Amino acid sequence: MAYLQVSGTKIVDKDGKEVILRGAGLGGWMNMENFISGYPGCEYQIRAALADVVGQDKSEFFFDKFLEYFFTDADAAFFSSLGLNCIRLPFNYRHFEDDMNPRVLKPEGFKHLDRVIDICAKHGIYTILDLHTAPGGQNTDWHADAGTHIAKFWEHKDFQDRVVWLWEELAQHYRANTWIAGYNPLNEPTDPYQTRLIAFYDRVYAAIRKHDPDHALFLDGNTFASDFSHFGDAETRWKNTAYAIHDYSVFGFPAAPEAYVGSEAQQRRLRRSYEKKREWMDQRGLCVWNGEWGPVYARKEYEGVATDAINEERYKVLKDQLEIYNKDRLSWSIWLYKDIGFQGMVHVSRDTPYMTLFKDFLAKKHRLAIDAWGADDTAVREIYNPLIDLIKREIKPEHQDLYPAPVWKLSDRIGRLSRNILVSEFLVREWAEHFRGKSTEELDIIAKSFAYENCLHRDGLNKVLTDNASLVAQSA
Ligand SMILES: O[C@@H]1[C@@H](O)[C@H](O[C@@H]2CO[C@@H](O[C@@H]3CO[C@@H](O)[C@H](O)[C@H]3O)[C@H](O)[C@H]2O)OC[C@H]1O
Repeated sequence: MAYLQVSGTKIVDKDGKEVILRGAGLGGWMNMENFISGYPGCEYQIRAALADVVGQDKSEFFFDKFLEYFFTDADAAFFSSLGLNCIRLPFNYRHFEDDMNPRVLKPEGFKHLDRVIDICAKHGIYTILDLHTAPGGQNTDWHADAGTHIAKFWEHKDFQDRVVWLWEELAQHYRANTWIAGYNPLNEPTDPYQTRLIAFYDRVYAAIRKHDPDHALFLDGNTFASDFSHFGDAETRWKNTAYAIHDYSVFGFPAAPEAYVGSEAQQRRLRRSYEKKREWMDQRGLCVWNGEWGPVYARKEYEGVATDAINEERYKVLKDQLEIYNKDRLSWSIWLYKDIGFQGMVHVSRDTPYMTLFKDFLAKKHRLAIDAWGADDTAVREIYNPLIDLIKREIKPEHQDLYPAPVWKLSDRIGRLSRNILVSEFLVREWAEHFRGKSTEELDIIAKSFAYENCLHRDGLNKVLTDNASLVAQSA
């Protein structure tokens, strides 16, 4: 088999035949996330807390089992049965390098990544390797696993050197693997000055190409993969490269300005927001990949009788987005394959040991809206509103919109910082205490909750994806 290549606006195989990559991201796995994997705060915090409570060995055992069960042959078989052909694999740099031992490769980091790439290949599924976290944090959000909203990655050359080093190691390891569709060197950068991102991409491009001239690169735009306005003529230096947008629509979230009915005006808004993100590529005839998109869903335990109606509305957003993408023959990767019930194509059943153990805790997390992304903050809004009002009153309007505005509005910033970082931090230990006294066997059983056989399918979502896959196959 030969490598996939980027050719103009398309991804093609060795015969130059177009390959449209359609699939999902394996978020919450080698980069665990609060709302996906079901804990508060950041991965590095819960790993440290669990080691404090059950000891280093048992903690490592639990996380290793979690990684093993989270994706197995059964997941790949199900995924390919839907007609999908690509999985984006987000991973945390900490699997490969220790902050206290920088630039020393941890070979054990490859254990699960290699395993899943091979399982996917066996089922005819391409993979895209996505570095979802970088030392210091490449963006302002929780999924960069930095524990802060200041993206220090852009301010410390040494953090950037380490990522360049890591990609050299990864490129050497994976250079011969043709089932890897390509490398996505940095998820959702937020560089407030814009220019440091381009300089970094120049460096990482050269470093990867030194060892691997063949794999395609998928480069995210700035500001959560939404903004290429400062890329200038950089594409002239980067061969075999596609450009990644993340096309989340506000209509897919509880914060939607109105119910989505698919009106002409709403469809225009969907299209406009998508087209704006890909403008730079379209002006230059470059290949676009939508590396993340997709609504979140209501849950019976929280949204009660309104659940089904809300979700039907979200499936409509999904369908309308796909219709836009299909006209452009766009390659995409929906967020998310598996989680505990908010967004995933499959989700851990509520009667599994993990969900039972954390039932009350998860309800409390939801009440406090500490997973700020996509959260309904109605129950706690009155707590934070006075702070928002204070800033609006005391700070000059021209100083209120701090980067990453306009993606983050003032109220988003306060919500995210106060709930996602501050309040969450207080809950980390409480999460870990649930494991106190558990034996190795019990930890294994809890981790196994994430195995495919213990998951339910989100049928509405999967049906839209399958219908779309056959529709596109017919039009190919
Ligand atoms: O790990 C993922 C992460 O990559 C992803 O990041 C968020 C993407 O969306 C950003 O906000 C959206 C910007 O566009 C508006 O139209 C949407 O309404 C916003 O949601 C957000 O700031 C990023 O953190 O999100 C999910 C994570 O699991």
